[in-house]
Amino acid sequence: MYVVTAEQMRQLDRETIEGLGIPAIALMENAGRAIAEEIIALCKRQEKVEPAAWNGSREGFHVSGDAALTLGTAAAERWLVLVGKGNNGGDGLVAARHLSEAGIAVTLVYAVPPESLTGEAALQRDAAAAMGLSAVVYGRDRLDIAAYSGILDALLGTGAAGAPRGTYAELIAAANSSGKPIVSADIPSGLDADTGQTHEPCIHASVTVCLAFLKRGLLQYPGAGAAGHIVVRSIGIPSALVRKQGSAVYWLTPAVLRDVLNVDTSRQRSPEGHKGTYGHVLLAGGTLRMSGAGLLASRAALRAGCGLVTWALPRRLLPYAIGSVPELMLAEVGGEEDGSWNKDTAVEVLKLSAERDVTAAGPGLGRFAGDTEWLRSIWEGTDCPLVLDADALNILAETDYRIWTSRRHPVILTPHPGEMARLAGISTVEVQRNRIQLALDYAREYSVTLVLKGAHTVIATPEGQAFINTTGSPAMGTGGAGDVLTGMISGLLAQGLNATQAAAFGVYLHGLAGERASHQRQDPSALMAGDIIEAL
Ligand SMILES: NC(=O)C1=CN([C@@H]2O[C@H](COP(=O)(O)OP(=O)(O)OC[C@H]3O[C@@H](n4cnc5c(N)ncnc54)[C@H](OP(=O)(O)O)[C@@H]3O)[C@@H](O)[C@H]2O)[C@@H](O)CC1
Ligand SMILES: [K+]
Repeated sequence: MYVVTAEQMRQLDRETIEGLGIPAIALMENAGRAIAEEIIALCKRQEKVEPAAWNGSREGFHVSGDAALTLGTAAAERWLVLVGKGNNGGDGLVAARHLSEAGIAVTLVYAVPPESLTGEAALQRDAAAAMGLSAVVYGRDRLDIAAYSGILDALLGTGAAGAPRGTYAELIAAANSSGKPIVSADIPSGLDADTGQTHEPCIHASVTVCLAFLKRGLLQYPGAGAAGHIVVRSIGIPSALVRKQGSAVYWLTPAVLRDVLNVDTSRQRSPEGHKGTYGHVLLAGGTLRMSGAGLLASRAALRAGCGLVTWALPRRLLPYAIGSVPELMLAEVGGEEDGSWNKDTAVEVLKLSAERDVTAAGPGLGRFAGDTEWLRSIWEGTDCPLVLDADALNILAETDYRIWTSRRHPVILTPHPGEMARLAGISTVEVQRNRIQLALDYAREYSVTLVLKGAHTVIATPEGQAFINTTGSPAMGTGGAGDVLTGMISGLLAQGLNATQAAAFGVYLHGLAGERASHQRQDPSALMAGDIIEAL
């Protein structure tokens, strides 16, 4: 599913209206109807009423109607529709007409004097008035929010700029504190549609009826938390226009994995396959103090389905690792007496990598004298895809690796927000301010596939595509979960998936496994990284 910015949405509106000749008012009609249908669906979910015996289905002559715009319990519903000055308000006015038609008592609350509405919104204002819908102007007329059963927020949409001002801010605060279910038109008012930042105040919706295409701000936190349940409804803007626009940001779903990324999600293996068919991962990581990171990444690579995994580790660590995972191959590469790595180990790693399909480095690696040189020789000397995580990223962050010799095979970086901050030379707060754009910019500038971890991980490619993953659980915020992801992505690469496929599918499966593992625990916070591997 496509994810767009507010500016892209404006262009798509324009191309539909001016290019295809579909009147703006038609789009607004579709939008308002979709919103009304979702409000009625919400009312039906809340009030499960059995149909009267005489009203049930019967044999014989049958006529059906607009079930989505019909509500048996309409008489019990009273909805407030908060109307802003722009087209978002216009959408709300259309929805109000449909709700009223369904028998729901509706009151319009204009945030600004209705005379200030223009264009299509003004037409809708007049239609609502002609239908006799009751209306008040906020700040001028009396309003008792407690008397209503729900609120439609049609104050601000993709045309909003900055924090809600004046009466908009007052209405948002009053709606939030009312405790009533709030349905937002397009985006919660007060949300930055592109970055996902929530202004003060911002609507906290139960349902957001997103119009036409997902907006970036709805997938990025904290906006994703303010939107409630998101329903995307088409309003007559063809998706071919998005493709033409070259928008390449997707919400990562099984359909996107299959149809956009060509991933075989069935994971069928050939009856003639053998361990050699599924590739060989080399993992360089782990020290005496952080052996677990290497173990977790190696085991996860095996569980992701690759044929073989060799764990390259310092000599001092070897006796402790033997037998810990019998399926693993171990290769000691020298190192220091205290069990840490040194720069001379690069020679052994390169030798080993020549016989493997993927090299992964970083989990539990630690820092050591000459580590930049060490990583540079691995970057320049390995002739296979490279996955870098943890301390390998911290090493990269301290150097301009764009001057290193360019590689024939892709590099995947898997930073968490703290590591990303170091890589990009900004603060973690700035990283989280607009994760999608930052990931897109970084991946393009540094020619890497970037996996920016955290709630709703972003996968960005050097070619300018991005995929936003929404599988996963807060329980996965636990030591080692990142090492498991590194192993999974490496294991998928070894099986022949390309960098984007492996990163996206790896992140998606990692989240699913985390969800499954946390459900298996009585208390989700008991989840440990190893449980994610076992849930694969
Ligand atoms: N045909 C179409 O185009 C379609 C549009 N669609 C719908 O329209 C929405 C976009 O509509 P839009 O562009 O009219 O902007 P919108 O979000 O309603 O608000 C802008 C108004 O608010 C004001 N304002 C701005 N910031 C403010 C602030 N911080 N605090 C207070 N006020 C602020 C500003 O007024 P100003 O301050 O400039 O006088 C401006 O007039 C979109 O989300 C979707 O719902 C869809 O149905 C598809 C078809
Ligand atoms: K809104």
